[in-house]
Amino acid sequence: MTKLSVNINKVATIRNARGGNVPNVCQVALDCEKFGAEGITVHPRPDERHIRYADVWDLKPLLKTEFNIEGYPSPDFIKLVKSVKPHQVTLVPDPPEAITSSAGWDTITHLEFLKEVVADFQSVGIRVSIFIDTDLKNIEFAAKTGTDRVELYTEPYATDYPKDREKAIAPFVAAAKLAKGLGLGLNAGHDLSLENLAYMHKFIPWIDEVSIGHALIADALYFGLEDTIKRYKKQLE
Ligand SMILES: CC(=O)[C@@H](O)[C@H](O)COP(=O)(O)O
Ligand SMILES: NCC(=O)COP(=O)(O)O
Repeated sequence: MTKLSVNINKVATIRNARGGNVPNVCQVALDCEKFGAEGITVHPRPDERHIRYADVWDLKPLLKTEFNIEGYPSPDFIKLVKSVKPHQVTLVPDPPEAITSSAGWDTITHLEFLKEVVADFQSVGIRVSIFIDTDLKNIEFAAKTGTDRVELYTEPYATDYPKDREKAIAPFVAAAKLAKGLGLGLNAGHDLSLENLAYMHKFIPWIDEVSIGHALIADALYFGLEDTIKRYKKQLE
């Protein structure tokens, strides 16, 4: 079964536009869970332009499903995550000024660093996932870090899907098979949507978890949050 983790960054973006507490990020997270989400994902960035470190603290005692925190493992991020102790941390190689995540790790160059960080989080019982693209060597080296899972960076799939979906999915199936063969759990995310999610799930049904934010929150403007979450879950049946 593939779990749906809703990324609520964009909810915080709307809230921050006015400086108050509308919409209430914690309430939205709880409603996502009530409507069927099996996890909540946040990506606190160094400039706190959407999710703030304080939100992460506020969310932790409230959530009943799986909490996934994504980010670059800077000293501040590591301290936050190790104190909050979510179920999962997803390591993303974004520089501080990144507008959004746009690449997976070069696990060959950063092998020693990743090994240390992975072990550090695991030592306090936090499952680790490494954000990665479909390069097979990078996946082999991800396994050498000791990580529990990898998260496939799905933006290239989403971009190519409307042009040629068979071609778009092929490198992801190869990467997913390799990850499985190496004993790694598998997550996927970035630009997944109602348009492209079912097709990915059909070819890679062993994905453990998808994290979806941008398209899902945009869809909620039209369908409402409850109906939208149900529609996404239907794609994963
Ligand atoms: C790692 C990843 O793919 C997500 O964190 C995504 O980048 C969302 O982050 P933003 O909401 O800041 O674009
Ligand atoms: N890990 C990917 C994620 O959390 C959400 O990405 P997106 O759906 O906002 O592109």
